[in-house]
Amino acid sequence: MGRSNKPSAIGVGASLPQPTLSIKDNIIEASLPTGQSVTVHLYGATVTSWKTGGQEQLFISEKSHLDGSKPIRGGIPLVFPVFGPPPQNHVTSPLPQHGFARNSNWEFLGKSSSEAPGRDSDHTDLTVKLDFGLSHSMLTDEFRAAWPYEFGLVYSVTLTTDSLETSLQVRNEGQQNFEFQVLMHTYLNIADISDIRVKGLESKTYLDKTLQGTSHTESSPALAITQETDRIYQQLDPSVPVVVASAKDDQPLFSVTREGLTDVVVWNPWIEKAKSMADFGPDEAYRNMICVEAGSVSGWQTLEAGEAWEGGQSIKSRL
Ligand SMILES: O=P(O)(O)OC[C@H]1O[C@@H](O)[C@H](O)[C@@H](O)[C@@H]1O
Repeated sequence: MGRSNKPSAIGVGASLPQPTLSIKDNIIEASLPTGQSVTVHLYGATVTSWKTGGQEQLFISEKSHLDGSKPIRGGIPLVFPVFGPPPQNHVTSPLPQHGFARNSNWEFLGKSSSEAPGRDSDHTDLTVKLDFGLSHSMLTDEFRAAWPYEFGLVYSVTLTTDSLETSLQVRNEGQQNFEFQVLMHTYLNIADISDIRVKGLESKTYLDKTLQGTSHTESSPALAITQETDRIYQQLDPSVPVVVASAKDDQPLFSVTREGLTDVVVWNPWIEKAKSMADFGPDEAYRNMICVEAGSVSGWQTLEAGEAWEGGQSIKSRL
């Protein structure tokens, strides 16, 4: 991934303009002096916008609820502690699909900025990190009863000149072990679904949720999305990027690397499912999105009392 052609670096020695932060109506927005910005709703700690090169990189449905009445349809909803419909006879069974993190009110813990080496030795790039927290005591009564564990989550959203990074720390603050799944449900904004290919999945095993969860091996080095697609790719090397590339010139549009997250879900609802989702719109917007979702969802992470786990993703965009 190349860095932005825009003036994305700041000369060393000059007094550095600082990132800006605005907090209004439970929405946090941070911008870098070089123009990149990120917006996070405290509801779900959902990233709802990531702009670079003046362009929106994330898809958000026009019909998405933004009033806290339903999980946000687009951006990066955070899935925790269960992915999909909870299994039967499991401790997560009373929870809703994808758990409670995306439909809970998080707190903003603060912003920190740092300087990272720029693209050459004369330059320094600024980054800004926003931290969000959720703990057992902050959940609704209903969620607290449904998942009775003492936990602490810290979700960090880091904006750099050429990437957006999201990472989650999960702490077990109680006396009992607990199990969880986690997924960063990223909706990437694309011009048209027919113009992209998903790369980095060849020879990997996946469960196809559109075919009763059966197991298959990916044969394509560059997957075209031509129908409803809902696949859990498993046992990926997190350091090898999953790339959304242009079908026309093979140039990467997005590149997603992970840490501690070995599964990647590729999802596009296609025509009928898009129409059936009340909060998805316009109907044909399925053409303008591809979800590449970094997670740990095939099995369960077990966290012993007093222990912590961390995982995350870094998304680079062509711009
Ligand atoms: O409608 P929801 O709950 O946001 O889920 C959207 C999709 O999320 C994906 O991660 C799942 O693999 C799909 O099966 C699901 O349909």
